[in-house]
Formats: sequence, structure tokens, C-alpha cells
Amino acid sequence: MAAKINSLAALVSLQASHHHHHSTPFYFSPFSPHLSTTLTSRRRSLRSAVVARSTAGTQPKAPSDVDLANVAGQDRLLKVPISNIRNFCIIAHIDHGKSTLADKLLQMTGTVQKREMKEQFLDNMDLERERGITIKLQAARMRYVFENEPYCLNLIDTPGHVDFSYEVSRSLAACEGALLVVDASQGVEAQTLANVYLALENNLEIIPVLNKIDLPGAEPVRVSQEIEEIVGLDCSNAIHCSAKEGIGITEILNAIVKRIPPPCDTAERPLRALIFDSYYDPYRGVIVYFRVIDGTVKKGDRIYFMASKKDYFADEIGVLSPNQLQADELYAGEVGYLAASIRSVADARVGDTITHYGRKAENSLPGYEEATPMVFCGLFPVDADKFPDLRDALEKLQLNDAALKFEPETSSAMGFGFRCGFLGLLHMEIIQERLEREYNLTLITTAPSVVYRVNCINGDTVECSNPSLLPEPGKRTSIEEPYVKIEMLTPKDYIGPLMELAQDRRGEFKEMKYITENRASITYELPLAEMVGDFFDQLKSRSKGYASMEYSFLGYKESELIKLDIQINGERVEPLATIVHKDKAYAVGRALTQKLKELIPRQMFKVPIQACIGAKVIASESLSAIRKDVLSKCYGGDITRKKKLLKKQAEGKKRMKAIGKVDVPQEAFMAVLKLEKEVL
Ligand SMILES: Nc1nc2c(ncn2[C@@H]2O[C@H](COP(=O)(O)OP(=O)(O)OP(=O)(O)O)[C@@H](O)[C@H]2O)c(=O)[nH]1
Repeated sequence: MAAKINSLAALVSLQASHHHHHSTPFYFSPFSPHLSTTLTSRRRSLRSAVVARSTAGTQPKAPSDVDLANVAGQDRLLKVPISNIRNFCIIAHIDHGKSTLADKLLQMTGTVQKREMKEQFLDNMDLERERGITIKLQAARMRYVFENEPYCLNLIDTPGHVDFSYEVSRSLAACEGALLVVDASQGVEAQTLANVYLALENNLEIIPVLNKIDLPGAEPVRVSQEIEEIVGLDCSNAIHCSAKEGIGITEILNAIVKRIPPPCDTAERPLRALIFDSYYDPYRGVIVYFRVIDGTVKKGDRIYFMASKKDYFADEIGVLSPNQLQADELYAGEVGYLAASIRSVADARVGDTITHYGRKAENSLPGYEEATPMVFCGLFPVDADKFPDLRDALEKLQLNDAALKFEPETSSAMGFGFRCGFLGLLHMEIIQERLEREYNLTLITTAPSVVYRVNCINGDTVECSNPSLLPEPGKRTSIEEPYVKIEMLTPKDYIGPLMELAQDRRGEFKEMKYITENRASITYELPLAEMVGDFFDQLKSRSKGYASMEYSFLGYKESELIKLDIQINGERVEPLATIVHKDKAYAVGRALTQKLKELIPRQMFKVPIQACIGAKVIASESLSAIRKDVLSKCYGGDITRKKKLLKKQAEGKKRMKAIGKVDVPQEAFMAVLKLEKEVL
């Protein structure tokens, strides 16, 4: 299964994937409720199976029941005293073995069996699996007996990608401890570091785990030292394990019990439960995943969401084993789910606090944030009739994704579409792909853009994410753009090429430290817009795959930016307009016009292709005219070939956008947009 990652996906995919036979997520997809096409019909049956189970309230006949058969009734809910509850998550860099380890923990505790996991959990997240990343998170409750005492271990999963770092921080806040999994044949990576810092901020007990010790190249001692030096974490009692071979799993389970503290017993206080995930289920409304911090919540309770200020009745509550299993009541320290006929995830956002309507908590839990889109692009259906379908699809996706923003946009070239805002590039890529795959829409996507702040002469500051709406030069005094801080971790051999890359992207060098003899950390500040390119691909290729990186948002800074327009046959093509730094305008203009010349089929007349700044043409190409009919080539020839050609032409036509008199194939847009991202 080749991961279909184009440069855009990979670019920000700080951890883009090469997981061809990636094993894992054992969760079902919160992204899968709206299903279409063959790909998803399997998901539908899975989902209804799960729904049927949890609503029927019967003991489901899943393979895990064989193991749990002797654990009757309430015991299936794993009720234990709070002192025997442990809530933890796993922090790991992509590919270091988080999912393999999670699977093993579930198997060893008899929570799920191997077969069930494959069929039931692994198949659920095609999109995630292809990308080899965990997009969204869920939880699983395990029963583990240690020194004759039953324990309830709640594993809360964290998404691995920086676009979702807010979600990561909320799931960490729902735990008392974390396993820090590091590949003993690799070492600490940038992404791991970022999440370790988040865990430390949340006061989590961190258990270092060195995975893949079965590999001949494993160097657990060296990697332990690396963790001690970089993270400052005591690794004298780090656990050596092989998730694949099942070595060290019992030690990990024992360490979870012994080293991670139990939750505080605050069941008497007014209810406060932290939402760490939610997804929209078309049958039951939003399913909310939460950790009870204080108090208790019962089935039927009238609950109140403190940030969205909405109230609902909790029709159903339960635990995740990892299938949903109904319960009557959940206490402080426990992790579970609830359904309350909530119509949109916006009402039950990650990070919000659930309390009782009748006995409200005084303060909500700290850390709630509104989602702020960082990256924008225009989405237009190739077929104009599909505009209402696109709107419906976006509305449905939004039910499940409070971070997705969109508003209608009209463009003379593209017709009706939407300008959409995303948390980051991976998020954007996921939404685009779901629209195409699950809703069968063929879309033209404009180049992703960041949000610029334009200071106008009249004193106003306007936010602009759409290059074609940038106020005229005469009306503005300056433009500010968002900056990020990036930290790259790399073997010392690649320091040069990576610094060159950052410098090319208008990066400002901040610092370099050797973290071990052979590895360095390099910090730069650079414009976010420069990362909305093939930055990550470049980082990987220039370091032969060895470097990793992490970025965080810094704030806005003034830059010398201008708008670059493209004209085809004298007509401005708005979707191809971009905002570029003035020093790059010529190079970008030249590259774009050349690429367009290659991609636009020749017409019956001569077509000039130009790049302009205002009225000034800075690069220009021209497409010469053709006269010959395409069919003349096989005139008198074989009729099936002729039919094929005609059919191909007709198909090509559908995917064309008329720019004035010129038909521009969608491929040209795509290629140019990609190029823009690369050159910019
Ligand atoms: N040799 C060896 N390979 C392992 C071990 N654990 C995991 N792997 C392999 O490493 C690769 C990545 O493992 P995953 O568990 O998918 O990694 P992950 O960190 O969960 O990655 P994401 O889910 O994509 O974030 C897979 O090919 C695993 O089979 C191990 O202990 N030894």
C-alpha cells in the first residue's frame, strides 16, 4: 500500500510516512461516519456493528469475551478502587513503535486478541494507516493483575502530528503518567521532545522505554544517555523492550502500576470532566471522550459544557474496552465516553470542561483554547453543479471537526467555492482527501496561504488569507506575516545542507547545540509561508531521512511582500495569484510561466502567459497556435482507437477550467500550485 503522499502532505508531515505495512491504530475512526464508495462500505458495517453492540446492551460475542468470559457483569467495567487506577499515554516519534506497543499491551492484558485487533481495529483508519500517523485519539481500558490486586489501566492515545498539538496537550492533561518510547536503534527525535515538554508541563510521571532492542543495531545504553542529556530524565531504570517480539511488556505493565501515581480522589467535589476527544456519530450524535477529574457523572444527568455553554442530558455513558461498553456511573479518576444527542462537535470541543447543570463547578479546567486556523486555501468543484454538494460535505465534516473553518468564495475564474481554514498543512491535506474520497468530489485547490496582516493607510489592520483580496498597494502601508520557530535535530554530517535549506527559506539562524558528539540541534526562525512548501520533503532528502523537526508559532513580523499575478491570454487567473517576498518574485514568476506553458494544451490561437506585479509584466512565455485536429493523426486508421481518443478528449474537457477563451486542464492548476509551493 503505497502511501499517497504528495509533496504537500509530506511537507508538513513532520512525520510523513513511509509505512507501507504499517500496523495499527486500534481505534475506530472518528473520521469515518460519512461513508461512501467501496472503500468505506466496510467501515459502515464495522461501525454499525459497534453501534449495535453498544446500544443493544447485551454481552457482545467478540473474541475478547473468550478471555473475559469469567469476568462477569460489573467486572467487565473493571471497577476498582481509585488507588488501583492508572491513566497513561504513550509519547513516541513516528515509527518508533507506539502502535505496536499499544497493541501488545492490549493483547497481554487480554483486552483484545490479535485476530480481533487486525480485523476490527486496524481496518478502521485507512487514511491514517496510509499516512502512517495517528490523526485522532481514543482510549482503551485494560485489566491487569499485579501482586494479586486487579488494576485498571487506561491508555489514552495521542495524535503524533504537530497540527494536533493542542489535542495532544489535552490528552496528556487527562493522564498521570506517560511512556516515553524511543527506538533504541535511532534516538531522540524533535517531535518526541516537543511532546515530552508538554508532558513535563502537565506534571506527568515519565517512564522511559527503549524499544526495538531485538534489532542488531540497537544501542539502548547510548540512547539512554541521549535521553538523559537532552531531556534531563533519569534513565537508570529505563525499560528495554521489543514491542514486536513481546520482550519487556510485563516490565512495562508493572512499571505503570508502580511508578505512575493513581488519580486524586476528588469524587465529592462538583463534577469536572476534561474532554480529550470527540467525534460525530450519525446515529447517536457526538460521542465525547473524557476523563473525570472531580466528582461523578451518572447516566441521565443533565450536563453542562462550560466553554460552549450548552447543556444536554447524558443519555448514555460508558467505558472504552476499547469498544464502548455502557456503565451507570463514572467517578473521579475514570476515563469514559458519553452520548447526549449533541449535534456538532463544536458544542463539545476538546479541552472543554463538563460539569453538572444543577451543580456547576466554580472554575473550568485550565488549558482550553479555541482552534485558530493557520493555513487557508480555496476549494472549488471542477464541476460547477457540485457546489451544493461541496457545501454539504464541508458541513458534515465540520460536525466532526471543530477546527475546520470555511466561508463561500467566488472567483471569476473558478466560479463558486469555499475559502477554508485549517490547523496546518496535514489537516488541510486530510480534509481535501476526504472530500475527494468520501464525497466523490473533484476539486481544484488554490495554493495554501497563511493569514497576512495588512496595515492600511487609513489606520485599519485587515487579515488577509486570500491573495486575490489583498488591498491594493496604494491602500496599504505594510504587510506582516506569521513566523515560526523550527528546531531541527540532525546527525552532524547534514548540518550544512540543512542550514542552507533554512537560509533559502528566509530563515534567521538562532542557535546550534551539539546534543551528543554526533548530533546537533539547530534552531531557526522563519516565515510560516516558507514551510507551506516542500520544506519537510527537503529536510528529509537533504539529510537522507535522518533529520527530524518540530515547529511552533512565534507571532507576526513585517516583511516586504508583494502580490504576484498570472495572466493567461490577457486574463488574470486569480487562483494562481500568490503573495511572495519581493526578492523571490522574479524566480517564482519565471518558473510559473514556464510550467504553465508546458501544461496548457496548445490552442487554435497564440496564447501569452505572463507573470505580473501590478501592471508590470516580470516574466512572459507564449504558447504557439495549432491547427490540426487531434483525430487527423489516426485518420483512416482503426476505429476503436479513434473512439478512445474522443472519449479521452471528452474526459479531459470535464476537468478543464475555461480561462477566457483558453481551456486550462486541472492538471495545470495542480502542477502550478505544487510548483508555487516548491519555489516560494
Ligand atoms: N524490530 C522491531 N521493529 C519494531 C518494534 N516495534 C515496532 N517495530 C516496527 O517499527 C515500525 C513502526 O512501528 P509502529 O508501531 O507502527 O510505530 P508508531 O510509532 O506507532 O507509528 P505511528 O502509529 O505511525 O505513529 C513497524 O514496522 C513495526 O513493525 C520492535 O520492537 N522491534
